[in-house]
Amino acid sequence: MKTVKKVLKTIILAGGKSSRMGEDKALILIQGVPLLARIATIGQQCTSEVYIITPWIDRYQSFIPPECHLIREETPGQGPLVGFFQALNYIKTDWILLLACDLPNLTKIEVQRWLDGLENVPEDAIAFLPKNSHGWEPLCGFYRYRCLNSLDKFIQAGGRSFQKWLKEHPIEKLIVSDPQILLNCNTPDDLLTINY
Ligand SMILES: Nc1nc2c(ncn2[C@@H]2O[C@H](COP(=O)(O)OP(=O)(O)OP(=O)(O)O)[C@@H](O)[C@H]2O)c(=O)[nH]1
Ligand SMILES: [Mg+2]
Repeated sequence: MKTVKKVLKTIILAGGKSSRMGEDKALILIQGVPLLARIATIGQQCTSEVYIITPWIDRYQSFIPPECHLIREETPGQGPLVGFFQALNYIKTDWILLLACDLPNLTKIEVQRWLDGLENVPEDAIAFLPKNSHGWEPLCGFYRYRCLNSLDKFIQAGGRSFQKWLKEHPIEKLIVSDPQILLNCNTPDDLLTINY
């Protein structure tokens, strides 16, 4: 695990509109801790550095763990794929752990378990992601840095869908111990179902 951690950095996406929740999801308190701070701490525990991409640096910098980097999004509101691409331009490491900020059930123990599988991902796979009945779970898993070129071309051609971009590439399936780990809290009702 230690070897993998050195070649792995985290990108957290925190530039969504939270329109279904009706309030900024990054600020929702889980056991007294803002959700974004919780995810950033997991990133710090499991990887060597954490980068948060958002248009709202002033809103978040007082509570995120020190040493986390905040990247100001150049063209806000273009969606998660563009946010990921912009953040990827700031870091260069073999693997990137990409996380949404709305994953209240994610734990350090689970991510550390995933790291053990990272070393066995086939060379041709550009990502190591969980899968559900609708397709890949793109915002809670690992990407190889070399996906940058293909992502650049896809976005330049007007692409904005993670699912469509991922369909163009071999992806390795990541097995999650419990599907509830990946719960996205998108709505107030989702918040009632979380594990705390
Ligand atoms: N940096 C960045 N992050 C984004 C952007 N759009 C969505 N995200 C993040 O991507 C993750 C998943 O977002 P969603 O839950 O699908 O959408 P959302 O915009 O946050 O919420 P809704 O308005 O309810 O769809 C969250 O962590 C969002 O903060 C974007 O344009 N830029
Ligand atoms: Mg979501």
